[in-house]
Amino acid sequence: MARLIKVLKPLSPIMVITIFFGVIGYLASMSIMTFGAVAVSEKLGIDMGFTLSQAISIIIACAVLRGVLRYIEQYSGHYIAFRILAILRDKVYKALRRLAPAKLETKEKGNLISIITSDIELLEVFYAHTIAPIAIAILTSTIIIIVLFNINALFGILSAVFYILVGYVIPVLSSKLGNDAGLEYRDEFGKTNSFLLDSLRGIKEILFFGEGDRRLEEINNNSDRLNSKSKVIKSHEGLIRAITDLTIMIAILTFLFAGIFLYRDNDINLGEVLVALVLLSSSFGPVVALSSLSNNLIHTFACAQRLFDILDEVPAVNEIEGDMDLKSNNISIEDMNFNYDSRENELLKDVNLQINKGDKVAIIGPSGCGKSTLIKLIMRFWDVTSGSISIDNKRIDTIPSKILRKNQSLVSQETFLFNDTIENNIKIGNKDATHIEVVNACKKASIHEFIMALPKGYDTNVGELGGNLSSGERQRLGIARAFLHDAPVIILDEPTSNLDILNEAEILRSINDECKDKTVIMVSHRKSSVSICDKKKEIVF
Ligand SMILES: Nc1ncnc2c1ncn2[C@@H]1O[C@H](COP(=O)(O)OP(=O)(O)OP(=O)(O)O)[C@@H](O)[C@H]1O
Repeated sequence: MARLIKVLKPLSPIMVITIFFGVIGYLASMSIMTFGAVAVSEKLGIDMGFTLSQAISIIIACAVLRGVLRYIEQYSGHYIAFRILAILRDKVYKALRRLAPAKLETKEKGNLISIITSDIELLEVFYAHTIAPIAIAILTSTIIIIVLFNINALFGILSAVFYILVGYVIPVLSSKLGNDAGLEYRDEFGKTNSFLLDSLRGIKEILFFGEGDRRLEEINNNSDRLNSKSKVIKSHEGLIRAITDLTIMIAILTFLFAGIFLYRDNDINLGEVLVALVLLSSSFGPVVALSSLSNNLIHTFACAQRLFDILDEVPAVNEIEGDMDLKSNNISIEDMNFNYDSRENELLKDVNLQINKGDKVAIIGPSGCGKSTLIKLIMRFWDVTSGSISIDNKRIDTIPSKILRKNQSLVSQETFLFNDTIENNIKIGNKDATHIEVVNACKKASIHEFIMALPKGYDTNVGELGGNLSSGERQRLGIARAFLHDAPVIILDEPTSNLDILNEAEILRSINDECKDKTVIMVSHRKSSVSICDKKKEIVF
């Protein structure tokens, strides 16, 4: 909670406005009922210090004011809430950028999506419906306690006890009892999202291997689990609401009996009993807002916890800012060792490799020996455990990240295409490229003719093609992207493994023709692919 409040600091002046208008709004609302009691007492001939018409005028003024004040309170409260959601979203996206790519590789994407969308959205409850209501409840209740104390000390003390019960004891107990259920619900929600996303991605495999029924059953099981968690939360909410209402009823009855005793002993007059009773009954609004708030808070804190987990996660590598001039692109790997935290045995041991400008190096070895890992280390997705990787005699963990990315192009096993035009997808390699440069890159990657045969050419949206691009076409678009990036080092991670011999030959020819003076590092199982390389590095266990 303290951490959530910290985010609020820049907007605290607006929060003061919300609280101020909230307090006088509630006081106006209570005054309507209380001056009603004053008017009735006047009518009964009890002198309450106001004439009947004065009391009625105050009631009308308070009724109008109540609307205006409530509007200002809600407007400013929600302004704060949505500004803060924007700030938090910005923080999460920055955290994701910091964590990418290494730490995001292993995260469930569905879970990430539910944190970015629904979890953050739920924090609105905290900023618009928690902080201000707590302050408003404390201030309003204190004012009412003082007013009641002035009528009679017993009324003041009794009201303080009941406000604390309804506004503090019940919400705190409620949130203690229901905390786990909220967290479990959010976790289950994230898992269900991930499972659905997984099923959609693997729909072909599911159909092909007749997995549909099992998947459906699992989705139903997930929904049942989600429903049962939700049931626990809802019945908890119901119970808390019932306990709150019961406590208010007991408070009113206690006041009634206290009023009767005080009246009998001639300590106060009937009008004062009536006013105190009406004032108390109409004053629980702000504290009740706190008790119902605790139910939502269970969800809210669970969401905040998941959000802070992402913000606090330490990236695998630290981003390096600044500029640097790399004169040569010679890559030296010296006595390098590396392992992932989750693995026991060292993955890459004593690796030594010198790659000079213009070299074409094939990295080969059995599956799982760490070939892709080695190129991820060269791109500094991870930092080495010991030893070093240097470019131009500078350790890569000292080279600014922007310069390193500029220096290297990657073509992976499967090119990811965004739901955008073909031109924009290729321009990811260089967003400032002209159309002519895009066309030239596509010509070099032997994909220009294919694009021109599409009805909208380079303006065709990849989404419009559905899944109609073949693996070879996708890979060639990926290679065009890499050519446009025009980095001196091209890294290819099994670029042809999904392709037939003709497509493979086409792509190898493009790489061979266009990368004459570039450094090429290629991971491949295929002898035909690595044949374009003049140097081989075999990785063994
Ligand atoms: N992020 C990660 N965290 C933990 N272990 C990982 C991670 N990425 C890969 N591994 C493990 O490291 C080992 C090497 O993986 P890598 O992808 O580098 O192998 P590879 O030689 O490229 O394999 P292949 O030829 O099958 O693509 C594997 O056992 C893999 O499961």
